[in-house]
Amino acid sequence: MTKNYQIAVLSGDGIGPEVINETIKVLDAVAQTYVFELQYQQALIGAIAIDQTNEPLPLQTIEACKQADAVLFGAIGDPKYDNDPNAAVRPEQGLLALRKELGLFANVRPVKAYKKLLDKSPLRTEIIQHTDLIIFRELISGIYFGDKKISSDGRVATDTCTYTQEEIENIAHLAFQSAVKRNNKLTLIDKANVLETSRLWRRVVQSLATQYPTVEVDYMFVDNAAMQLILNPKQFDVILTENMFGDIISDEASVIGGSIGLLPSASIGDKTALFEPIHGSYPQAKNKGIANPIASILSGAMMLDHLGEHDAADAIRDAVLHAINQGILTPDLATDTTYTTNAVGDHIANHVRYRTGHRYQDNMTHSKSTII
Ligand SMILES: NC(=O)C1=CN([C@@H]2O[C@H](COP(=O)(O)OP(=O)(O)OC[C@H]3O[C@@H](n4cnc5c(N)ncnc54)[C@H](O)[C@@H]3O)[C@@H](O)[C@H]2O)C=CC1
Ligand SMILES: CC(C)CC(=O)C(=O)O
Ligand SMILES: [Mg+2]
Repeated sequence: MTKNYQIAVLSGDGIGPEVINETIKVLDAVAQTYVFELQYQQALIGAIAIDQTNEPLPLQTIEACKQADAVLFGAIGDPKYDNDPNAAVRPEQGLLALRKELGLFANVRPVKAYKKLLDKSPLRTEIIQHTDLIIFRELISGIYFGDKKISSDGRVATDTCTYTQEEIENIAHLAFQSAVKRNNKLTLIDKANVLETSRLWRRVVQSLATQYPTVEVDYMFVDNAAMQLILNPKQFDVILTENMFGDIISDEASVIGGSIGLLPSASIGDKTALFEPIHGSYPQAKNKGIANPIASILSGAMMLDHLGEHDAADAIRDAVLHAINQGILTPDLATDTTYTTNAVGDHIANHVRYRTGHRYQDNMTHSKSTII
């Protein structure tokens, strides 16, 4: 019997719908080729959800996610909220609440330098080439989720950072397991010289390390790590860190690959998982056809891995590599000719079909693709 997966699709705001369209195009191509079915249920989140329902995360969206085998997420955020610090309801609240509601405690962000794109990074080739690291970012605790306060006169604001031993253990185990499968090296990034929460992270990680004797563990303060990441990224294999540090250093790490538009992620919980590019809604690019869809498409590949469709996931990664090697790239990475979001998605979907000889007619010339 053909396997059938239910996917909740939360396209969100800005470039979210555009990159998700390309991802679905590519997922449909691999599903056809590797003979499984994907059924999508669209649901609202973010600014568009506020516009339509007054809530950034409607109940129906939570239900759709809970009933699905996996969640595909685009991006949320809109300048009308970014530029209004007094807005009581914000699109980002929808994403944070969804992560919490689904218990997505670990956000996994792989970072690599593609050979063909080495000259797209402002960092020197000899620094970045062969970089291949993975960031495990805690996703449902820390300062993003702690108590927030503003004094009645509006002059004093407080955000609280709290971590429990259990929260740290949950993600640390995943990071250690990943290190064992990779190169047995794990770096905990924290600010243990200042923060009590960071000292708890160190104690917990030191204690868990005895269960993973092959893994070499080192500890780095986040300010130094921010520098080391671009001075010598090859020293890292698995990075484990808390929520806000992980958010910041992963955007920084995207500079190694040449564009944040390349970096996918998986947000893992005990019951479900959500797959999203690490970038935001890039509102300046909305509907211009310039957003790079690869981060979202590679998030789709991570979703297929999660569903056990490893060959299909590999086929997507192969096709992405082909697009990169052929220079079928959006303006953030293109050299001479730039391609639209849609054209990059077409190329990747067509390559999947071409590789398996499945009803592919276009012989990879992209004559029908829009070139901008
Ligand atoms: N997971 C999410 O949905 C996230 C949402 N946001 C929200 O997104 C909105 C914009 O935030 P920003 O700080 O500007 O971050 P952003 O990630 O949306 O954009 C920052 C810069 O990254 C580049 N970029 C991002 N995505 C790209 C893509 N697919 N292709 C090519 N270049 C790309 C662009 O140069 C852009 O100016 C805000 O409302 C913010 O709250 C920000 C980060 C994550
Ligand atoms: C927009 C925030 C809720 C989060 C963020 O920047 C991220 O998860 O990368
Ligand atoms: Mg971020």
